[in-house]
Amino acid sequence: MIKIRLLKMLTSSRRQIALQIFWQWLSLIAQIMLIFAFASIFDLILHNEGKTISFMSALCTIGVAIIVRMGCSLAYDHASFFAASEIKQSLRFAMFEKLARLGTGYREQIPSVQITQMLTEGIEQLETYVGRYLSQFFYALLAPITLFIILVQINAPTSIVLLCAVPLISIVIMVVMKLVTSVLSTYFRSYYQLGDTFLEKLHGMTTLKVYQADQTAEDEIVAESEQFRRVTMKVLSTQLFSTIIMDLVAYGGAAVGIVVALSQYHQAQITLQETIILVLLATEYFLPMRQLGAYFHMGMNGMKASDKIFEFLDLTELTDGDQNLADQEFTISSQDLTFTYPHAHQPSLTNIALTIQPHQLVAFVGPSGAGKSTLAALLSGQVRQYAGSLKFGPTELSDLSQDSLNDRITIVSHHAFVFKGSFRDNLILAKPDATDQELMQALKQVNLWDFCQSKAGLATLIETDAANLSGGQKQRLAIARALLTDAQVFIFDEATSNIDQESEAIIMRLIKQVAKTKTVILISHRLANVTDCDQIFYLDQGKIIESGDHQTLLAQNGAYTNLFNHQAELESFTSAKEELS
Ligand SMILES: Nc1ncnc2c1ncn2[C@@H]1O[C@H](COP(=O)(O)OP(=O)(O)OP(=O)(O)O)[C@@H](O)[C@H]1O
Repeated sequence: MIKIRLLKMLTSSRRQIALQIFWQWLSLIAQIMLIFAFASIFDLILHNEGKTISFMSALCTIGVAIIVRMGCSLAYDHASFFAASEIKQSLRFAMFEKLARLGTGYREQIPSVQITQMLTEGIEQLETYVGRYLSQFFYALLAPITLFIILVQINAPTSIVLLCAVPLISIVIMVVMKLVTSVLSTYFRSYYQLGDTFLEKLHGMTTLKVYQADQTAEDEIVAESEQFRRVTMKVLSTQLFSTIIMDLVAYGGAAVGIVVALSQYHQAQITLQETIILVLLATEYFLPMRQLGAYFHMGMNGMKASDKIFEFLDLTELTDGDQNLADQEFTISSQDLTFTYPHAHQPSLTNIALTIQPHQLVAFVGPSGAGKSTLAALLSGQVRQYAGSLKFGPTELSDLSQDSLNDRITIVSHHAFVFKGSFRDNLILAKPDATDQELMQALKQVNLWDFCQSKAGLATLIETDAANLSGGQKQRLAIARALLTDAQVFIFDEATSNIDQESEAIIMRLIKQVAKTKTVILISHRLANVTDCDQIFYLDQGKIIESGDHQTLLAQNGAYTNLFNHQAELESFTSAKEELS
């Protein structure tokens, strides 16, 4: 019922929770005073004792008690707000820090949509747990004891009966907890699953429309929504059922207490005034526990959400080293390099051995799924759990800090991200202190400056998802951004795929120019783009099966030659067709 790990994360919230308990307890004392005063007024009227002073002081007590209760209620809400906001802030902070530590490869472990759901609604669900439930848990223990200590002095049998009935509610809460736990697990699984599916279909809406598969996608979402609705109803009906049981126990217990009090009065064991006090305070024994039950349902959602958040916080992190790459140029070398993705059964790379000298233009080629992008991800430190050796200069990748790698190695992939904002905003990500002159020069290198100049120059706005740029322009902007870094190694992973021929030619010219002063690793499906490379590694099923320059590989007459000839045939066929039409 109490999440110790969550409690440990509360620091200043603990004080706020203690304050909440105090304000509730003070409010209870005020309530007791109020009822004592009310009973004494009743007694004064009944016995027709015209003691104006006693009457007035009882009325004053009632007034003070009401004011105190109002003040306590405000102070409680204030403390509750701050207790909840602190934990929400700490958890969000912990999650962002975790994301940063997981690094660029975080999506290998958890989908982005789940992180978004946890950061938003998941954390919001903790509001009731921390802001209400925790303090109520302690107050629900404190309140009956306080009442018992006071009321036992009036009448022991009634007080004992009332005190003994209170734990019945906690038994109900525990039984409900057992019932609800598995339902809530299904509820959250279903919730995250629905979020995943919805976002995926939304992203792929154009593709679904093209293949007229939107109806199937809609059916899938409808089926998952229906399952979510069912499990939500199950959670709600369990909560409603338990609320009814708790009410029965609370008011039933109070009724038993009242009956005992009345019988004590009947036996002349207590006065009428005392009977009134006992009757009016009987329900107060149960209300805190009853309220705990109500918060418990909402709090359970928070506890379940926190389980998911802690699962995320416990994900294995890529541990990078603490060494930095020296400023001078370095050779990249690997020996017996083998890599398997975390949940995969087969390695994606096996016994890779290569050496890349500074300023070389190197290509990784091969069929789809051969392991080219995985090798690029390893070379940029995005994935790290490898076997064998991968060295940058004399230093093993595992000993290198990610920051140092990011400074010296820049990767541009075919899905490079361009942000909403201006051209300047996107470019200065790579070099915050770049002058306008430098930014313009980078755009000129990729033949984008004329386009920008015809609009608003560096201030030209880019829409979400770069919707107002062509694929080629978007890619050229990503490359201009990469060129602004001071990296020694540039990796272009299919940087020219899915773009127009003009942009491809511009990018390829630029890549060859960059290779004169930097190390460039080029991944390309199109072998015509790699013929000038100093070294070409042909990968198949995670292994390098051929390597050498273009002429050497052609002379081997192996897989590279086959693919090259096949592509050349296709391209000459296509250009012949274009000439004819
Ligand atoms: N995140 C991942 N988890 C598990 N397996 C993966 C993951 N990413 C890739 N793989 C697997 O690793 C192998 C190599 O994939 P990789 O993307 O490196 O190939 P590739 O040569 O770059 O292919 P393509 O040219 O189609 O981009 C494939 O069998 C692929 O299924």
